[in-house]
Amino acid sequence: MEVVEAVGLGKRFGLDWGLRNVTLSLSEGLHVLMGPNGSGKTTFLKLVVGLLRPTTGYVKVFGLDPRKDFSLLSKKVSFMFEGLPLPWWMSGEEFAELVFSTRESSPMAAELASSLAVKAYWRKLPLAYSSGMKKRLQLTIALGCEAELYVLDEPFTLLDSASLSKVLSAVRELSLKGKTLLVATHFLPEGFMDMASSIIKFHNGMIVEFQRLEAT
Ligand SMILES: Nc1ncnc2c1ncn2[C@@H]1O[C@H](COP(=O)(O)OP(=O)(O)OP(=O)(O)O)[C@@H](O)[C@H]1O
Repeated sequence: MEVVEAVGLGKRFGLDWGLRNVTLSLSEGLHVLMGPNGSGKTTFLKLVVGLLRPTTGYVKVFGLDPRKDFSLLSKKVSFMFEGLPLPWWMSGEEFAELVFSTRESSPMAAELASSLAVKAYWRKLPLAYSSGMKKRLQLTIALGCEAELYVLDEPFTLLDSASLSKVLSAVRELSLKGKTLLVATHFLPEGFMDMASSIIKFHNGMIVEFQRLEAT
């Protein structure tokens, strides 16, 4: 079964289309979404995880509707969007505990909390975090959930080089385990594209190029 299947998928915001008539099938693997600012990558990913409702067409994930079957899919899909805020009234640790009380955590959660040094600050409220600290916590939670599909919007920005290399190792580990990853990024860290199964290029809310690659 395809992991993601979109047919005629579109999203309009007021008079403007954020995504237009996307038809695409993605099987297991690491898929890299690229394209200029405002080209529709985040909109596509939000439709895939059910954070947005399509205006036209549909998207299915593991054969299910991300909005109607949200609770079934929430066990199979983990995601991270740069713009989604952390709850300001909870410490990072409390938030992680809340997520992992409803989602199964993998050993990677503890590994990342330690290797990204998240434990050094996660007793504080997110207001006290730098952008990179927020990112490290969000990645620990998103990559630390057991899932079949990981949707990551700009996972590599704001990280120092040591953190970036730990996150790349985590992505490689998930990829080697046969998990599917959809990663929107402007930045291609060294070694990242070696793992990729495809590059999907967006422009003006449309897919303008789909390139299959041989992962090395
Ligand atoms: N909530 C929203 N309300 C109105 N317009 C939106 C909204 N979200 C996205 N858009 C518009 O949809 C288009 C696609 O935006 P999107 O965030 O998907 O682009 P992107 O490729 O992820 O960009 P970036 O590389 O800057 O993250 C843009 O024109 C944007 O202004």
